[in-house]
Amino acid sequence: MASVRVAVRVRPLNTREKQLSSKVIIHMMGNTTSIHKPSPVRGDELKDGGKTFSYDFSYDSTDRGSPTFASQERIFHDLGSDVLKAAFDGLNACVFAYGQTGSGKSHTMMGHTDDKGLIPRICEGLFCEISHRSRNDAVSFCTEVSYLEIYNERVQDLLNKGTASTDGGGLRVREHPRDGTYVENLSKHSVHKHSDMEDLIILGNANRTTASTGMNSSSSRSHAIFTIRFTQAWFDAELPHETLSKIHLVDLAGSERADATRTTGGRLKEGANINKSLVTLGSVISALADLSVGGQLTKKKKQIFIPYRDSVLTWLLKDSLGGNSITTMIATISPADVNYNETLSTLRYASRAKNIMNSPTVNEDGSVKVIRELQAEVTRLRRLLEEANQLKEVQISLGGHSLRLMGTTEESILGVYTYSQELTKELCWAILGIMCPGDNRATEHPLLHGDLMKMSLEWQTCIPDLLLDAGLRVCCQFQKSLADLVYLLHSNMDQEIVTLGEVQLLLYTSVGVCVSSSTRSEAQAQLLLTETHLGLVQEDAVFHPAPRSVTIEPRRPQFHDFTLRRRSDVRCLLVHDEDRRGAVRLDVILANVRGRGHPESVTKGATPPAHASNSSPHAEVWKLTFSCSSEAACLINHFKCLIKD
Ligand SMILES: Nc1ncnc2c1ncn2[C@@H]1O[C@H](COP(=O)(O)OP(=O)(O)OP(=O)(O)O)[C@@H](O)[C@H]1O
Repeated sequence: MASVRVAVRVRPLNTREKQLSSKVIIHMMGNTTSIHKPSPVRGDELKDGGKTFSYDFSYDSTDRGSPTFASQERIFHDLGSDVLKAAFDGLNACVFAYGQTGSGKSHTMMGHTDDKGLIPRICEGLFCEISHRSRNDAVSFCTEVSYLEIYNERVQDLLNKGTASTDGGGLRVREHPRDGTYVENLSKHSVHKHSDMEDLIILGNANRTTASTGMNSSSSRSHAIFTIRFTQAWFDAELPHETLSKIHLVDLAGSERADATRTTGGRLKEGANINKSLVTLGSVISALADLSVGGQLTKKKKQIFIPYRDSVLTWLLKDSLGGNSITTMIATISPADVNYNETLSTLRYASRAKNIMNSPTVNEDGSVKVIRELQAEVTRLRRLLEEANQLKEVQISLGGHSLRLMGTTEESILGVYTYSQELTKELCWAILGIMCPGDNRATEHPLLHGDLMKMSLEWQTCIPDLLLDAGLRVCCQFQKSLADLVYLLHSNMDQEIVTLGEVQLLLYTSVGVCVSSSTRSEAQAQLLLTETHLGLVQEDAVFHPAPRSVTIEPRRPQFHDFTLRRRSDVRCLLVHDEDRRGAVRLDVILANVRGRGHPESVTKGATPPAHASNSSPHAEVWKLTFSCSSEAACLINHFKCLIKD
């Protein structure tokens, strides 16, 4: 919210006032303006305490030689530069000059060639700033100008006199649901340089209705609105931005009393219409001022009606009065005692306007805003999709235990290994159920409903990858894992086995291994059975997230403990009863080979997986738990000859 800024400017005594030996009754100090009632006794004016008003600015322009003289330059510096700032900030701005006829409105707004007013200075400042910013910023600017007058409540185009409607009733004022009031068929002129703007100002001023009144030899008989539509377009972070600022610079016609200006006939009718607009402007200002008292909205807010549509002027300036604009009112006054009543009325009018609260907001082009919002949405959705492609964290609870799997990048691989293929499948279903809810294709896939053990032993097995929603890929790594294991196995086998091709895998599965002397009880290991050897391999982890950088190869499982024994070392198998969960335990009793100096028990870690702690000192026992009886049966079958009742 921003209140309307109000400035008061007093002009020098004019010739007529001097001829009447008028006294100066206006005094300014700082931001205050005082007016003293003329006294019938000469020299007694100042004995009246007078009335003092305070405004945002009080400009004393009565005496050029005075150190406090307010020049056109100073007024532009104080008021015009804020209009330029608003324009470049994408805000609407409005400056209107209000005052008695001949009080200096046109002088302040337009001025003369050798003493330019606000409008030409704002235009000059705008192009100066555009050329400065064009050098430094990648912004494009578009400036359009229109200039109209409201004469006898009719709108005329000052830049194209021929556009008035055929019935001579002037241009129509209409209201757009989003853009607000506008004048139909009003010409808009694209301006590319300051001199173009100057030409348009000269043309418009020449077309303006003026007449000579008793108060002013060249009195503006109409309200004139000079409008600059200023658009800026640029890209920020590859997203388009566009702001539009509307700047209304308004020179109101003066209200005059018939007796003071000796107007008659047509001039009198004009006066009535001028007054109609100004009276409505006064009512609008009063109603808006009532809406806010000391910046606080009154409780009666809803009952207050703002009569914008009662005059063309207030209807067109609706946004500038209590709406979306940074608005400044300049009240111009005469210093002379003969104008006491008019001047006091102006000062009161101006004082009331101080209470109007506006709510300026940046005007973004609607379609560009939509494009930018859509682009931002696309970026957001893309990021979501990328995130969906990454496994971040999955938590699964099984029988009170929870398993936490974490990955960081799209390259992440979640390897699921358990000692039971049933448990592995259950886990995979649970994970996929979380990540791709409702997608039943995974349950049909051979990996999740076939016999994993059989598939893993088939060197030729070719299981197609399954691509699920959210970019999740289900695939098997059997061949890669087996190749690793077989190389490992081979390098630790007896020297008699010379080629890798002769290593024939008979069983490859996960088992629980009881390591009685280790802190790691119930460790998991991969069990390998070849025609010649039996091996237990422990990996460092079950899940290996790939490193963030794609240039580094994803980390492969590392094999910890590796224990290899010849099949011929197996003395017997002890088969225990299935437990409640259907798990089967087998004790593999091996010949004690310690001290034999044989490299068969090669351990990358320190501890062999099992010790014959409860059997013969010459024997070694591997206590293996198969979660699935079919896998246990597979091992038993291969050692049939060794099984004893
Ligand atoms: N601050 C000022 N310094 C010097 N001369 C001024 C000043 N203000 C006004 N004048 C002179 O006073 C005369 C009347 O001023 P101006 O035409 O600006 O009044 P106005 O308020 O626009 O009147 P109207 O409502 O009749 O159009 C002009 O000759 C103008 O040059």
